[in-house]
Formats: sequence, structure tokens, C-alpha cells
Amino acid sequence: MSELILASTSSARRALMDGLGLPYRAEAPGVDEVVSPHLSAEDAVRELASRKARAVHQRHPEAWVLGADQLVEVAGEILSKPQDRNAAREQLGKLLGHTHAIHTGVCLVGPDGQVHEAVETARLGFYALSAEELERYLDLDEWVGCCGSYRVESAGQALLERLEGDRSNVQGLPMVTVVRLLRSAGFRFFERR
Ligand SMILES: Nc1nc2c(ncn2[C@H]2C[C@H](O)[C@@H](COP(=O)(O)OP(=O)(O)OP(=O)(O)O)O2)c(=O)[nH]1
Repeated sequence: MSELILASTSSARRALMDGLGLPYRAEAPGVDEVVSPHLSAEDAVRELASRKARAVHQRHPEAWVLGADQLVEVAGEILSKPQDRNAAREQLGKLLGHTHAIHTGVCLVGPDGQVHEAVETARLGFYALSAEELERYLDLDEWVGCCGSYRVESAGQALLERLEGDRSNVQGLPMVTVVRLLRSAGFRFFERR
């Protein structure tokens, strides 16, 4: 099987792929992530996952390349990664006590231009927090580098009143879907190395 490259700088995505046990390497996509403001969240993550995968595939046409992109959607507003603590406080302020969606687009591009892609959505209900409790959560810096300003696998679990969908999707890669795409592409698992 050709080499597998994860077109990502995300440590969360690498951790999920590491758990799967397939040999792969990661490479930064290096793409412009600006999309039309008229796109839905689902179309935006589909477009950006494809852009990331295709950019790395152009450099390594003999490889399989997996790209992904994630956005949060709440009350019709789209959120990405916060730039600073104040932005994280503002994001969490919109999510706490409400239900939001996390959309993750994944795109797998193959050596002869085959494309397998999907968009996966999870829905999360968060508890309301006091202002003081929110500051305590922000002090943990789990907002850094995370779309939505929380980490669902860490202390952020204590925010979670309800989760519908693939928990790994929230972390950055919907692994149930990623495995389906990899199997469709002919990848074999549990190989002795
Ligand atoms: N560990 C963890 N990371 C999360 C969680 N929710 C979101 N994230 C991270 C995963 C991704 O790194 C990031 C989503 O933002 P992007 O899709 O723009 O990816 P990013 O720019 O980080 O990396 P990439 O474009 O793949 O190089 O947020 C979570 O609950 N736990």
C-alpha cells in the first residue's frame, strides 16, 4: 500500500491516528483557510479538508493523503479556533447552557486521484457555568488550539451534559468515518510489521 500522510499540524489528530496503529506521517498542509462567508459550516469544512489533502497530495502524488477541518456551529454562528483567552471566554459563553454542533470534514486523496470524503456532525449539550467556574476552566488553557475552546477528552468532559455522535469527531477526526474511508481505499489493519 502507498504511504499514508496526514495533512495536519494538529496534535489531537496525530494522537487519534497514532491510536489506529496504521503507519503514517504528518505534514503541514500550508494552505490558505479562507472560504466564502456564504458557505454553510458543512460545506466550509468539506472544502477545507479537500484543500488541505490536495495541497499535500500535489507534493506527494504517489501517496494517500488525509486532510480534515473542523468548525463549531451554535445558534447559526460559526466558530473556529480562538485567538486568545478573551476570544475563548466569548466562545464558551455562547456554548455553555446550550446545544452546539461540531462539523468535521475529512478527505482522503489517493495515488491515482481517487477521492473519498465525508462530513461528520456531532451534537453536544453543555452545562451552564458560573463566571467564576468558567474562569477556572479557562485557567487550564484547554482552549488553546481547540475549535470551540474546550477539550472533550480532558477536564472539558465536565462541561458535557450530552453528546450525540462520534466522540473522536469532537477531538478532530471522526474515526468511525476515517476507518470507513481507509477501508474503502483498500487499507488493511492489524498487519504484523
Ligand atoms: N484535543 C482536542 N482538540 C480539539 C478538540 N476540539 C477541537 N480540537 C482541535 C482539533 C484541531 O486541531 C482543531 C480544529 O481546528 P482545524 O480543523 O482548523 O485544525 P488545525 O488548524 O488545528 O490543524 P490542521 O488544519 O489539521 O493542521 O481543534 C477537543 O475536544 N480536544
